[in-house]
Amino acid sequence: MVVAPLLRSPKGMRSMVFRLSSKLNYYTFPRCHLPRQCFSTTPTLLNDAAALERTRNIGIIAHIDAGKTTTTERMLFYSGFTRRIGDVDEGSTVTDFLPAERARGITIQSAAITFHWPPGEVNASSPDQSLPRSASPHTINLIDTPGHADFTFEVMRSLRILDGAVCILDGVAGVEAQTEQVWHQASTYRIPRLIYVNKLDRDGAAFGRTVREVSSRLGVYPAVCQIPWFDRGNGPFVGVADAIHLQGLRWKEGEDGRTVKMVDLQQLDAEEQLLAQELRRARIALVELLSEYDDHIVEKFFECEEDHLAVPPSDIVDSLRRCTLDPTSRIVPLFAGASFRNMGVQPLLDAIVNLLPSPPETPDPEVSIGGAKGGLRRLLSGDLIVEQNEKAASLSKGKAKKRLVQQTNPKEAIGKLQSCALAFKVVNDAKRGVLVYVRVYSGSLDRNSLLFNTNIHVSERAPRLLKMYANDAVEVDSIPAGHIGVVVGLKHARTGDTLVSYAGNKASPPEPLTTLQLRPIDVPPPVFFTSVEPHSLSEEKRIHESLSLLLREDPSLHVNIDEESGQTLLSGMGELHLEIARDRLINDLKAKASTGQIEIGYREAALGKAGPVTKIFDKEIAGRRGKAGCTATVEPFDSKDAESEQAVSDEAVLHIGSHDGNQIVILAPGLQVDRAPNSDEETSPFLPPGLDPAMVRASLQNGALAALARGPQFTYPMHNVRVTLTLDPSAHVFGNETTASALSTAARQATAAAFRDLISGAGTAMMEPVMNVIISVDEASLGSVVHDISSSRGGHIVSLDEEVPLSATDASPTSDTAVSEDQLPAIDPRRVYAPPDPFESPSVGGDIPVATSRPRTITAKVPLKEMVGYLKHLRSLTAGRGTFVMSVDRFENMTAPRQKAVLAELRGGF
Ligand SMILES: Nc1nc2c(ncn2[C@@H]2O[C@H](COP(=O)(O)OP(=O)(O)OP(=O)(O)O)[C@@H](O)[C@H]2O)c(=O)[nH]1
Repeated sequence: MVVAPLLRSPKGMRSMVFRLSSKLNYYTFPRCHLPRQCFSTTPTLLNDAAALERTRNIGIIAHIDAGKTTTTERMLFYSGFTRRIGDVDEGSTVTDFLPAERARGITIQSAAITFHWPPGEVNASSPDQSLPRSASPHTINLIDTPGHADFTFEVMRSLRILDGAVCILDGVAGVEAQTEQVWHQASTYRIPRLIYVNKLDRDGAAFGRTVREVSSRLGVYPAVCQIPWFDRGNGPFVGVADAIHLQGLRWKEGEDGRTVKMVDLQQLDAEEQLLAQELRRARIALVELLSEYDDHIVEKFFECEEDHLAVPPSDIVDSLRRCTLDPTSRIVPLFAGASFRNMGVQPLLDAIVNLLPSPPETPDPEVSIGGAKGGLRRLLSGDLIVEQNEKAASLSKGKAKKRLVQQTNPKEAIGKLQSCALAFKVVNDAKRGVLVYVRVYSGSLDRNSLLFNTNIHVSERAPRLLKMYANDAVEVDSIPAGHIGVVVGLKHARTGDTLVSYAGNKASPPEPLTTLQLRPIDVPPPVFFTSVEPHSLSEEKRIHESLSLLLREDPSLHVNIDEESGQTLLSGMGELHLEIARDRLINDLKAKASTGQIEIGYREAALGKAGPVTKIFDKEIAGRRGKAGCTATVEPFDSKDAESEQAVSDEAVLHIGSHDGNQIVILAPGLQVDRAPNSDEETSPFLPPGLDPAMVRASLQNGALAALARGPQFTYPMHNVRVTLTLDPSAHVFGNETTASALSTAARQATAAAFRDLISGAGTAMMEPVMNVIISVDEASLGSVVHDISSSRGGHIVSLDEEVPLSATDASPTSDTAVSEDQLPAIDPRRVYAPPDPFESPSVGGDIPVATSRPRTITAKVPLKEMVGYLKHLRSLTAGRGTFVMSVDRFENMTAPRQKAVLAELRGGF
């Protein structure tokens, strides 16, 4: 760890490590600024297992403003990647490269950057076991995740491709609500983490208090590897004392941080006696903590005659690594620094290399395929598909699965898989066009290979591959498993799509590969919307192109065109989310359009059943006669209610699908769908040439979706509704006149008519988004905040100081294998080692006093409308200290008086 800067330096320097005992040493971190090309990776090199072992795919997670960007900029500087340190406040950082980000000083978009630590060429030779990992260059792929609550989905999207993460805490604010939320999301994906307590140079920084908060609020044991060094006990922050190597690291104020003064324990005894004493306590606590989980360190401890200080640093590093990688250990290594002052970043980089896992050391990535779920490695080894066969054969229901077993040999198909990658980010780059960031999970994604997108069932070639260095790039021939890279030239791939390449030259891979999906995540429903008006009719096309690009980049945005008003509506997850999208559209993509006010996206619910209503559409469209019919029934539907889910009989079902909380069921009795052997093609003797069952399915579904977008009474989209469409070939199909668009229009008209029938029948109600809100406050403000939520905002307090529930986006397939944190016993912060903060009395282990102003967590359900502008109010109730995060819990029917009040307010303007 901290010793590593010396160990990885030229041989002559190496011996210095062992001569540190008696005098001061200065060490200058590598100055070399390698030309970009030297990072260029060749496929042969990266395919090597040793080179993969020297790769870290990591992310930085934290609360907004904790210092992610500042820390990243220092990492890039010390690794030789940049020549000067970027400054968030000046808007000159490398990672925040969207104009909107630079202007706001916040990170909106995850940018993936590759650099090497320590600097130098990564080679594939076997590692020297006697040296720490940080002695040789490693490839670090760093994903910068956004910190704002509006970007939770973006955080989730980034998290699922990480092998490890650094959680940055603000040493003044401690553990904040957003940190808790992201922390628990990272636990869902079982991501090993390090904690870095930043901003220790600021007035009011409280390292000890933050360490205790880590245990009480994040539910883990902090392994304190460094303690802050305040000059003469309570002077300015000047460096850190390293409990692993028993030495002090001191940085000089005002320098760029490359030169570090290393002070051994004896010297510290002479110069900073209190710090030296505390460092000994920290070392004892560290060895004790590791001993509780790791037998190897217990053995070493006995070998060292039970002297905590005599245990060799390399054994401590190995033990920390084992504990960090073992999700059951609950131990998280913790480091200290002040990135802005250029203090603490290089040891953190060493820790990333030494303690976080390489791609092969991570848990098996979750996949779903043909109705089965499990690990990708298990799938490739044949285990998973065997299970699927047995499961599918025993199922009496589910036509797709039956077909799969009858017509394909899954094992043979899996053998044809050449590579499998997840498109985790789509970015429109002004110079290079649309860049699709991918994480490759198996095989090797090669240039020019045909990629099948299993989400949208489209094949595209990958003409160019890149390794990205923020907004700089190097061309490569392939991206091997475990690596992150960019595919340029894809026209359809969206963020979150799974891409597979396969042997053979067919347009699509053999089944069930067409259904293989990596770590799918649920997109939460949008709760705010705004209208987008083109400045002129001629602009309309370009604006829709720009909008579809925005949607490829960010699938948590939605675009709807209101059929009746012709208005384009853009919806998203939060006010800031939409503001940024608006900025992107108008300022970055130069769309000539204006946007309306940002409004809450209410929904409309059916209070009973309506229909069946049959509509026959018969009209000339674009010079061609179109005639088709369809029958629609609408009724309430609850996706969370299993009974409601299963109420559809299997007979004559052509399609069942869920769409934003609604269900569309398509019945086609008597259509007689035939499927050719070894082919996906379906036919029916009752359909005219040019129309097949797949087109019927898509047209009817599109018609229903268009009708669902506008409720009959309040014009908001319908929610929690089941639309059942019935196509009777003898009554609704009229030979060649029945086209796809005629079917779609018939379906839309029949569904909309059934909705209108609701008004005179069972009725409809407005629904509003209710948020799951987690508020962090101190003890003194608890009462007033709780009172405000429950009496003034119509909220419902769910709990105080409970584990933070996971957000809606966490309903990913990994959750069944995730570490269940709720079931783990709470950690008593008094049993956790934390050094005293300046002006606090010295303390260790059991003597640590609990912080006087205990942080409290309020969990509540509150209508979104009452949360608009809440931050300002919370700040005034809590003397500026309160923070909160929220995610959509559900849409709820409004009571008649509330509906009346909201409508009156809407008419008067929002
Ligand atoms: N005093 C002090 N200020 C710091 C330190 N690190 C970051 N800051 C300041 O804190 C503010 C936020 O830093 P950023 O690096 O933008 O934080 P971030 O976590 O990337 O924020 P988002 O991108 O908005 O999520 C900036 O004004 C930084 O200059 C530090 O170590 N000490």
